[in-house]
Amino acid sequence: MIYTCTFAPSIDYTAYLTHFESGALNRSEEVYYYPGGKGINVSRVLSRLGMKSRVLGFAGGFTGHFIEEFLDAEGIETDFIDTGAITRINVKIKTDQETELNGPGPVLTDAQLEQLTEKIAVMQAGDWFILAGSLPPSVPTQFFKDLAARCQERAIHFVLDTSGPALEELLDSKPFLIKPNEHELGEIFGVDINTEAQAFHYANLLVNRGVEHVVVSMGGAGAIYASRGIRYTANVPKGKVVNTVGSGDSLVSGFIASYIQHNDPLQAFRYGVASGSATAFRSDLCEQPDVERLLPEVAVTPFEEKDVTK
Ligand SMILES: Nc1ncnc2c1ncn2[C@@H]1O[C@H](COP(=O)(O)OP(=O)(O)OP(=O)(O)O)[C@@H](O)[C@H]1O
Ligand SMILES: O=P(O)(O)OC[C@@]1(O)O[C@H](CO)[C@@H](O)[C@@H]1O
Repeated sequence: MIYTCTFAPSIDYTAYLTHFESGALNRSEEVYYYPGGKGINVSRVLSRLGMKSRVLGFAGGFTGHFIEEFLDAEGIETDFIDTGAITRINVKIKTDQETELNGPGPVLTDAQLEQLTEKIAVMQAGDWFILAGSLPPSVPTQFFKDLAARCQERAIHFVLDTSGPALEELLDSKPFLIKPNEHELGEIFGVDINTEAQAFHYANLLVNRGVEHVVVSMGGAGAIYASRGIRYTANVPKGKVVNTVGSGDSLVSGFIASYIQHNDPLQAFRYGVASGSATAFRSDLCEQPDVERLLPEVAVTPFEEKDVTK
């Protein structure tokens, strides 16, 4: 079974307008309400790619109900822990630029955290646990380390797509896959990453530390894949970018869906990139036919040492 876990879900209130002026009254032309939060996006895309998953996490209030009902209508199983508080609404403003205002995640009690631990206790060897999105600062890092350690002990594939201090601390739990963008990768090491060569350098440090598969997404500039002794780059397809929210999550879903079917990390990398772009080119998350259509445009190429000046 695939479990995604979102500590801080959201409703993504996505507003399209031609021009946005800070400090003025703006009127949007089109608005959408999507359930959001990275793990939830991963589950929604997995479902569109024909893979069943169960959504774990913390939600509450009328916004929590909206998220649960939306996912239910899409046939996605949810098992949220009730926070008793209104789940955040994240505002995404789309003009020729993308501006985001994300709310704070929930404040969780020890009893609520314990409920999550119990859900993880029933997972089996070979299951997938995808921890994605921001992790509330009020939750001690040791809690996440314990979750990761349980996955490691029980041969559960642990996929990590988060940022901030917890990401750095969880790397030693030898995740199966991590997918930072170049800024998140740079944050781990306190550096700026601007080139593929730099991205490979730091991705390799993570591989040497025990991460099995590292994918670094670099938006429209492509993506890189590193594993033990293996370094590949991928281009991204060309197209009109409509909404990149969830494109990184779609990459994760595409990778996992393909990996489960073919057990081939390079094929999974390519499918993941096509999935990310298929989401970037539409308002909501990608559908499988979009991914299949873009797939021939994605080429994965070995990265050669001579390319270090790239
Ligand atoms: N301009 C673009 N053109 C084509 N594909 C894109 C573009 N921007 C993003 N993508 C696709 O989405 C993937 C993930 O993008 P990005 O590096 O922005 O991830 P991210 O920062 O984790 O995204 P998010 O947090 O918004 O989900 C890219 O690897 C690519 O496949
Ligand atoms: O505040 P976080 O947890 O870092 O990110 C949350 C979020 O921006 O990420 C998703 C896109 O990846 C959105 O659905 C959601 O609003």
